[in-house]
Amino acid sequence: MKKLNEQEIQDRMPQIDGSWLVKGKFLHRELLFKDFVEAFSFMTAVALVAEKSGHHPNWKNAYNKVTIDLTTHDVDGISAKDFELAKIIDTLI
Ligand SMILES: C[C@H](O)[C@H](O)[C@H]1CNC2=NC(N)=NC(=O)C2=N1
Repeated sequence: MKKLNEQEIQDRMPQIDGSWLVKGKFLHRELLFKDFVEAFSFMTAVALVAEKSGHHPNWKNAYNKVTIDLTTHDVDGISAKDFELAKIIDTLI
């Protein structure tokens, strides 16, 4: 898996929801749900996809808020795998 450079990252940003931001080596998004059950149901759906694909999010949850940071440890930066996971996450909200 190749680490994407700035240009390659910017070229791919239109493929994912506008609320994703590039924050250093992370694709970052903050989500608000109705309550904890909605937030955790979303996280469960993402977890199953992540485990299947072998690519996992860094994230935290506080009640109805989920903060996600996608990065590829193997390349210490953003790769195509992070965009793939971001696209799937966009479909699970
Ligand atoms: C062996 C296994 O496939 C790797 O350690 C995977 C697991 N999940 C991973 N998740 C993320 N986000 N980045 C990785 O580099 C990564 N590597």
